[in-house]
Amino acid sequence: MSAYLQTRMTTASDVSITLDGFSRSFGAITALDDVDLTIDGPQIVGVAGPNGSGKTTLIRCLLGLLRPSNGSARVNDTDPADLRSTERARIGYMPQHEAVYNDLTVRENVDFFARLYGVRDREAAVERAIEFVDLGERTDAAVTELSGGMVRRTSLACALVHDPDVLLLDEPTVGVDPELRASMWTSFRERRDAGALMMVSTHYLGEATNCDRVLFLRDGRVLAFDAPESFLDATGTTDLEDAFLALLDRRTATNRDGTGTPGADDAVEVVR
Ligand SMILES: Nc1ncnc2c1ncn2[C@@H]1O[C@H](COP(=O)(O)OP(=O)(O)OP(=O)(O)O)[C@@H](O)[C@H]1O
Repeated sequence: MSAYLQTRMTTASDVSITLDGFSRSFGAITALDDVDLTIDGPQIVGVAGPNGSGKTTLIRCLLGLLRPSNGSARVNDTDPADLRSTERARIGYMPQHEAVYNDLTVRENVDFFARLYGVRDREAAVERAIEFVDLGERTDAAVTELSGGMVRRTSLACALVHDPDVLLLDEPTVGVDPELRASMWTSFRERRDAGALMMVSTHYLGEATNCDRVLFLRDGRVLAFDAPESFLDATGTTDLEDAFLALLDRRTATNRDGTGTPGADDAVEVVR
């Protein structure tokens, strides 16, 4: 484990995310529809689902950037709209589209975010975050000189320079090559082991196996929420893509028989 994480090992983590009957609409579009969710303690939760299923909306709601149309959300037991700056500093956010400055170097970008959060011992924190994403050799390169994967890693360093224990990462591995993706997931697991709760949205269902639990969304509704291996066992499939399709079939069949929700015979509990 890196020195970075050794310095932040927590003894008891009180990280949590809950949603209760949470819905969010944009005009006629219901982006999130009556979502109930309880996530307690350090873990990696993958958020998967087709385009437009509500992944980004979920993350933006948890940040307090969007208010619910109905229901409520809590992050570390506080409504995201009521988070004070100290509580907000416990949360790290990596947006889907890079939020780094092209004309600044890697170090300058990460330092900028460290300043925003009022990080103490800033220089060391910036170095640690850059080391964590393995960009030590490109510290002084301008963002315009970096590859796409390196830009994603810079963005990740900006999201965690203030040492948050709740990380909301919107498609952090998109456009990143397989080798780098594997090393990012190793880093995520290290952070989880150091006490962080991470919510990671992804299009790559295959990489959701790196998560402790996977939240499958479809049309803004929770299709299922369980451990990856439980999905495979319950659907008799060997990869999550097939499991997701099997769940979709099952849901469609259940809807056809008029019950609207899976019955008691369904092997996968829809929401735990
Ligand atoms: N600001 C907005 N105004 C209007 N509609 C929105 C807005 N944000 C999201 N939506 C709609 O809400 C739905 C969910 O969008 P969201 O971006 O959360 O999906 P997603 O699962 O993250 O999609 P993708 O995988 O394509 O990133 C979509 O139908 C989208 O068009």
